[in-house]
Amino acid sequence: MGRTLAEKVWDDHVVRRAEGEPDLLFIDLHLLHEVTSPQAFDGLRKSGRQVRRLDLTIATEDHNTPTLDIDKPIADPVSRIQLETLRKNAADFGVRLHPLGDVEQGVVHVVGPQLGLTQPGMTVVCGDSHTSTHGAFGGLAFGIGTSQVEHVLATQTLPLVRPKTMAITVNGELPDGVTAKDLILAIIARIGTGGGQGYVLEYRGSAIEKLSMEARMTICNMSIEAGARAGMIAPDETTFAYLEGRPHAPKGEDWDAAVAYWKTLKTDADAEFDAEVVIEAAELSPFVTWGTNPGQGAPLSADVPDPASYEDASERHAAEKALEYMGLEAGQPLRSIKVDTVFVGSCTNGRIEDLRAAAEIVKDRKVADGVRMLVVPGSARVGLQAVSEGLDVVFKDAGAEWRHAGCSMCLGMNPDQLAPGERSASTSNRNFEGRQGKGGRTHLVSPQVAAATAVLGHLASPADLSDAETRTPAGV
Ligand SMILES: CC(C)[C@H](C(=O)O)[C@@H](O)C(=O)O
Ligand code: SF4
Repeated sequence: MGRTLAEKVWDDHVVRRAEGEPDLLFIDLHLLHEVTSPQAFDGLRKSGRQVRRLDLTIATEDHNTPTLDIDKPIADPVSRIQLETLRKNAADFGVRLHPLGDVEQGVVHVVGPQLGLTQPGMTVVCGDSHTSTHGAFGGLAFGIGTSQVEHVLATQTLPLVRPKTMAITVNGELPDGVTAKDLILAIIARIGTGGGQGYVLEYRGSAIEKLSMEARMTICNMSIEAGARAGMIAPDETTFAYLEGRPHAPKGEDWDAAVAYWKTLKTDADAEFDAEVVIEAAELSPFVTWGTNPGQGAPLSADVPDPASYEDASERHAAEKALEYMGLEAGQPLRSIKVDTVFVGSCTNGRIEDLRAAAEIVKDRKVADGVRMLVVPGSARVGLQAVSEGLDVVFKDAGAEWRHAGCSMCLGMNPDQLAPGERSASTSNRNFEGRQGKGGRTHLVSPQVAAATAVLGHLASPADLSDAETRTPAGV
């Protein structure tokens, strides 16, 4: 019988297999950041071990980094210690580190792909749940815990239980104005935040094949929000074109050999998945969340749901609690929800294509009175690229704040936070209670919806913006 893409990549990495035990897998790329690595390095120290494969290990700073005044000492003592610890660990063990201020610094899941480190067919791990992002290149990419980080540092291998496979087949073509973010939010609303539990998701079908690498990363990034172990997409010409010429991509004959191997990385026609979900792309529209988990979402054109409409008691209760925390009324149109903050950034939507999409919408327009819009490139390189295209000026002219790269307002581990009761439209991936700051309320949206929301001051899509009312002709 044929094998799925996940099974092929898995089989190619098994170092040891024994009846009744997890498989031991070789790890091709290990990414590190300041939050989940300190105890792992401490463990190495205690057992007198070194990092086994420095050439496959790379660290960056992202969660605790400020996005303003990055040349000044870090004010928050916890953040300062986290960053100093990573710097010391990297120096002591010889790990390549891209610290704050370095041109390759940024959110770990933006940095790996942009350097060409993330490649098809690889096993990629990081002490971070959104490692699933890297599966967009057709590899197996898992978030791991700190004790597993130590194991990989010491051995470059990891014992893992083989996950089940689920196909998410998206037929047709996404309608105009509907993005990868809308698609993944709709998928999570459909299968639920536990729907992917125990599975590797393989996104496939004509709608997926048409997506750019940035869009594929947005989708794989949020696999974890459906509870999945990982998400992946078979590599194709789009993948190869993205990778070619990147600093760590193979060169010359090695490139040709790599592409020949990568072309074998697709699910065989006669392979069987353990489960399959089919989505018709044409039925989708811009999607936003109203609740406090990424599965509590609905089309922007809908109303806030009535908890009483849920048959399942736990879903009903979760919806009641969510509406209370979010300060929303059942039946209220989602478009009527006013925000005070708009955040464009994160490893979900902080890549250049996302910034271009948001800039295109705010260009010659103004951020609504009383709304703060933060635009945070996912990496320093993305920031430089955006500046070279003049996007920073577009954002600043519109009244938005243009910041330095990092996780920023995706989560409250740095100065970019919501105040209690503040409400955001955010291109990030989690809307949990307090995620963006204690008492903060988060609506997950695409960059396009974020930008339109910034202009109108309430949840909105670009289709809601009339040029005559909101756009000032250039130069005026
Ligand atoms: C801090 C880190 C461990 C965490 C994760 O694992 O995802 C963070 O990146 C997040 O997005 O919540
Ligand atoms: S940008 Fe957000 S989701 Fe991504 S790694 Fe940072 S905190 Fe986690």
